[in-house]
Amino acid sequence: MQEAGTREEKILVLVRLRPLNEKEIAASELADWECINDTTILYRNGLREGSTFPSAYSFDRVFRGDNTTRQLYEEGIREITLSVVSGINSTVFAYGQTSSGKTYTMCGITDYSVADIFDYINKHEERAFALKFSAIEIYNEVVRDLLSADNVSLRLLDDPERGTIVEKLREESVRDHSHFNQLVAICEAQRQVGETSLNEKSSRSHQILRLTVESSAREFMGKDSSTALSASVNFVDLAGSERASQALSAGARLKEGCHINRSLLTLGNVIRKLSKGRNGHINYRDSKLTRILQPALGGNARTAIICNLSPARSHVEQTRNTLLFACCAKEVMTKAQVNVVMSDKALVKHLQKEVARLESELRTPGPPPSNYDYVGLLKKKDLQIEKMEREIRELTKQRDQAHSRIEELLQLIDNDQDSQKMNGIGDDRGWRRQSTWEDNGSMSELSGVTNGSYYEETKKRSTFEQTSHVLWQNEHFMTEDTSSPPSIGHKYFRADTSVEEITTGEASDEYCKDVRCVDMEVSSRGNDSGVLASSPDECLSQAVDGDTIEPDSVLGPVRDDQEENDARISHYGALEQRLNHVQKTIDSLVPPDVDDMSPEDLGEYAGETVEATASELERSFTGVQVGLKKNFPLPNYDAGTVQLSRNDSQSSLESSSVARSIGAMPDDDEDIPSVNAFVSGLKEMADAYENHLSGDQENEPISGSNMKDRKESSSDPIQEALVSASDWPQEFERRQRRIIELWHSCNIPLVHRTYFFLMFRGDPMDSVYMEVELRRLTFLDETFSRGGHTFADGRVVTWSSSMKSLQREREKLSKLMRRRLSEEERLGLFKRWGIAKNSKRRRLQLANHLWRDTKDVNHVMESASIVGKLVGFTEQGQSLKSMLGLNFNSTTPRVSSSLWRQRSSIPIV
Ligand SMILES: Nc1ncnc2c1ncn2[C@@H]1O[C@H](COP(=O)(O)OP(=O)(O)OP(=O)(O)O)[C@@H](O)[C@H]1O
Repeated sequence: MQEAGTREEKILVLVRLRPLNEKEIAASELADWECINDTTILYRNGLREGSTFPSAYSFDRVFRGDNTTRQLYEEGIREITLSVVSGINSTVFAYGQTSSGKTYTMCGITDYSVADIFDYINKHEERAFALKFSAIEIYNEVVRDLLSADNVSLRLLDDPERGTIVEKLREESVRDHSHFNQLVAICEAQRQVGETSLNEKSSRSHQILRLTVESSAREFMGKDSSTALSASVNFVDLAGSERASQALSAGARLKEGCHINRSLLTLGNVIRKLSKGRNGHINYRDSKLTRILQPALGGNARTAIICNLSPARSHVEQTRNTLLFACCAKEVMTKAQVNVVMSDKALVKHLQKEVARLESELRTPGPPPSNYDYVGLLKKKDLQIEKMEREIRELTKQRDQAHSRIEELLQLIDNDQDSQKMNGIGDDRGWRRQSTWEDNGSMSELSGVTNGSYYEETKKRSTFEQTSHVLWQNEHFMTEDTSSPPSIGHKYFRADTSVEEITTGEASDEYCKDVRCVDMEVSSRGNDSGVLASSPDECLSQAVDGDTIEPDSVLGPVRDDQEENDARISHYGALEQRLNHVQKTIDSLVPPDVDDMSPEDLGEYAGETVEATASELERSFTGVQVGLKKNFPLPNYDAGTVQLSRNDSQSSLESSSVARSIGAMPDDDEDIPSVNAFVSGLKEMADAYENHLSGDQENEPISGSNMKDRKESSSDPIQEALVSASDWPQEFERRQRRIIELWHSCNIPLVHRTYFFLMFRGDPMDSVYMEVELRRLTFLDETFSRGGHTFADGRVVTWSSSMKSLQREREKLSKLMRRRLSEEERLGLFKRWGIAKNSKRRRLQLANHLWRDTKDVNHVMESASIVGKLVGFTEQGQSLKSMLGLNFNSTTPRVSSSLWRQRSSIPIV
């Protein structure tokens, strides 16, 4: 049985005051009770007696002796009993002392109710009704079937769905009202009635007449989906409470009276408890009456209680008890529901559906329930983010401190060398100190070199050499690999060696050997805690204080110097190690895949101090910024300003004017490096490189002619790389492809790529710039690929930080798209680049695509075109080159590679 449509309401309590009966009149009884209005009954002698009991009682409705049962029925009872035809259970009680008129009242109520039920049925032919009747009495706590002649006691059973049921109770189908009356008559005949002094026909039992009404719509009857309404109405005529003394009961009557009073007492207790709410245990099971009528007492039923009163003064106490019971009863709430019965077929169908639904839920768990603790989860995530931010701040601080310390120490080294030179000991001792920790076993060879022109070479190696060693040593300490020469050290030295070879023609093997010896030297020393404990400053002061050192005593001071340097290196090593550790930790805290992050996320995670900006990276674009800082001046990329480090005021003016004339960079794009800044940086690089090639003996600007001369006179591998015109197209293409790949892997800014790409288009003299670019990119790529870092403007540049800078550049370019591209151009690009029409942040999507596919020639060319357009630089590359002084007046005819030939067909956006 399925229940639906709950209706919660209080029990309807009506009070009926009968008139004095003949006996009472004969006994000159006085009527002390009076209904003063429709809802209040008053005890007339209350004030006179000074009773502590209340004199007035109010209820839903009170009825005087001259009110008919019909009136009473129609004033509320009808509505309740007639609910049964709508599938709602209902119960009407008659409560009161013996001879108060309970039976008299209930007979009328039952009759009127059943009459109305049949009347309803007759008026609703669209529904099919089925009525069943049953009747029991509870006599001395025994349940009897009033429709059965057998005087057997029926058991009460607890049914999980229907509650308490009477076992083997007979149910008669009711054909009509008349049939019902016949059945009721049978019940009356069966009921225990006895004569007492108060009532000739006193009901000695509780009688419950039950009419069950089932109904269903005729049009759905017999179909799978058919349902029915089913409810019962109970007409309860309770036995009357009595005083044995008043009833003059004895023997059987007395025993009956005891049972009656006991069950009524239980009923009173249940009502009293229910009137105070449903707290605690309700003792329905203390009597069969309350057990059977449990649904009507605060359960699934609409309930009315008619409290019958005798007005006689002699019954005042019983009347007060009845009124107190009524007062409690009117506070009791019931929760009636419409009771729907499903046919067996409908029930099976419904259950099958339910099983399928549950199986589906098991197979595919749905979203979290509505009460899922999103707030708690968000709080937890917020705390995690806060913690990570704190960690980043702390690690960044540590990194900056470590970095500052390294800078200080590097400065001390420079000062140290300057002091040595000033004191006249630098050439020998300085180199020996250097050479000692490079090659302890080949001093004689090195001494020989030192006595010659080696100081000049050493000067040129200067910072790069030292820093290379520092970095190499750091790598060495970090890995604690003392067993074999570190390839990293070798690589560093190879970079250095190539410079030496170019300048002096010395074989590089010497230096490779030196590195290996240094490695062994460090290995053999192991952990010299005494040396390591010395501060770098102390070491430095010892070295400087050494003043002059005789050749014969070289070994002694050299040993001291060696320790000093060891200490210094180890100190640098420790700092570098710490720096690397901090950087790695920061990198690990920052999501690596920045392309998938929003700009907001990037800004949040990047942290201001962690990475170099795009322009900073550009300033360090030579790639040898660590080692060749002094020999390869870094290009200044400050937008709108051209500062050439070679003090070429003419060039500066020229570049500035060129920049203005081409309008390459508008004022509001200050974060994007201008083309003249790019060119000046490139020229500085090339010049510095040329200076290396020329042994720093010429300060004149490099021109195409003297470059050509040098090619003939030097063993410069770059000059050798200037291949013959016939091989150049292939070689150019090969180098360009390599550069493009390296740009991508090193996260080089897109604007730099674009300038370079559009400017150098196959002229053989471009090879110088291409070679410089290739070398610095190779260096950078090697550094990044081993997880290393480099510096730019005092900041650490890692692969991760350069990646973030690149992403910021992409965002800036995406913003420029709105201003620099017409809507038509943008829409055309979105379509061509496969960016969905309705997708979000399409400009950023487009910017994120730029320069991605290094293998696709067309993609590269179009990327350059788009970026060129965005920054105001188009295919004026060749003419600009001469305007900006990048041409070497080459007489060699320009050779177009296939890539370049293709480019001419690509439209500029
Ligand atoms: N409202 C009334 N108007 C006229 N007569 C009444 C009224 N109520 C009851 N009577 C009469 O009072 C007498 C006792 O009534 P009734 O048998 O219904 O009392 P009871 O409460 O059922 O008693 P018991 O508990 O002993 O069975 C009856 O003769 C009945 O006709």
